Amino acid sequence: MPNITLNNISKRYTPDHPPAVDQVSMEIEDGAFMCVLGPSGCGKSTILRMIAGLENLTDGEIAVAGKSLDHVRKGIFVPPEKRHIGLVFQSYALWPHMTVARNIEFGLKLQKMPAQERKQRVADMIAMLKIEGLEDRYPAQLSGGQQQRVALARTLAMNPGVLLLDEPLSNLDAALRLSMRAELTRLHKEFGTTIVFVTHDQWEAMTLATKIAVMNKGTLQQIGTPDDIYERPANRFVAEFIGNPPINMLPVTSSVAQHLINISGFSIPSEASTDQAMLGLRPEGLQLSTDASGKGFPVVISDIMPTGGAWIIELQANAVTSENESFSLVYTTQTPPLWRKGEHVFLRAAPHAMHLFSKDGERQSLSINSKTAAFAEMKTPNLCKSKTEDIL
Ligand SMILES: Nc1ncnc2c1ncn2[C@@H]1O[C@H](COP(=O)(O)OP(=O)(O)OP(=O)(O)O)[C@@H](O)[C@H]1O
Repeated sequence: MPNITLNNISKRYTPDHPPAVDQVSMEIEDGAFMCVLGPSGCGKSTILRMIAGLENLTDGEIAVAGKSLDHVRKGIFVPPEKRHIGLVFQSYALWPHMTVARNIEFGLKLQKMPAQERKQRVADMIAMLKIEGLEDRYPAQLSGGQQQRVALARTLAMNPGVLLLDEPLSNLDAALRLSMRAELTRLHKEFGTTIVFVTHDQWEAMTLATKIAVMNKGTLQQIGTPDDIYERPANRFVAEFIGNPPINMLPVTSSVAQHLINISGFSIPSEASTDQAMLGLRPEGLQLSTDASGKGFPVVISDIMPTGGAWIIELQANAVTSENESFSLVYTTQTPPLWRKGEHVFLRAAPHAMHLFSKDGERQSLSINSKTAAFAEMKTPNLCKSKTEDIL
């Protein structure tokens, strides 16, 4: 299946409301596992429905291999049944009066596939999705996870070149979600199907996707690999939406931010305005030490929260700064902490964990400060050193 191109697509449901999708462009490459990620109401499902042909575009074009399926200005619209695209919704929409086997077979019958071939295809799907023994049950006699598998089997039986999944795991418990995630990855690898997956769950997106498209209020914020999105967020929204616990944000003019930038070998570029600029610090990229000679910023441990194999540690900067500043930061570690609540420690940040954002939320580069860079090189672990360039 060739690439799918979204060319400036927009959708406005009602004239007196802002568009649900506003001039979104992206290229979904053949064999990609694309996750469309964003908060509730940002336009994710609308994008999926437009690709499937279930929703008309207000403007723009959707093309496959350069051939328009939808082109508002040229008046082109290919109906859903002619797009060869499989769609699985959050609600599985199985036919309640048909058994599992009949549900899977239904679309093949419509395609007029010969009976023998149909039987074989149904058996293959049942084996692949591990639902053997359930063939003669009705949907009401299945668990949520089993219904989910049947819905996937029914869609995959049609051998779609593109599979659109709208929060298909949202009704499953944690264990089932995990096994379905593994199954989706396996299906993607085995079939090479192009998958477009809508979710508001960042962890799901980070673990499944080859590419993530982050949306907010109908607009595309960033598109890239999970690493791109996490390590080089294009703007403040993306930086704050991705990451758990969320990234710390400090005014760049605060003494903590200034100190961390400086000792990490960076400086604010001379052309950048510091007015309302913010420094983002990933919690897992902070470093704590009791060694005052390490030139870290003094903070107090205000809370330690174990989360099973990892610890969330809250740090308070105000107790130790003479200025009238009050900042709390979150630090995470997978090593059992050596400190106690109330203890004074020194804070540093790995260069790759620092992200600068302008007043309007756009990513900005930090400059390397030649005077302090040597110090940072010396003190920064190898992992961080290799990332130093990424921040620029
Ligand atoms: N049929 C409709 N008529 C009018 N407005 C709609 C319609 N469908 C969706 N919307 C609005 O369009 C916006 C985007 O909706 P959409 O369902 O695409 O968001 P979403 O990101 O998938 O949300 P969620 O994660 O909650 O499912 C929302 O503000 C929603 O209220």
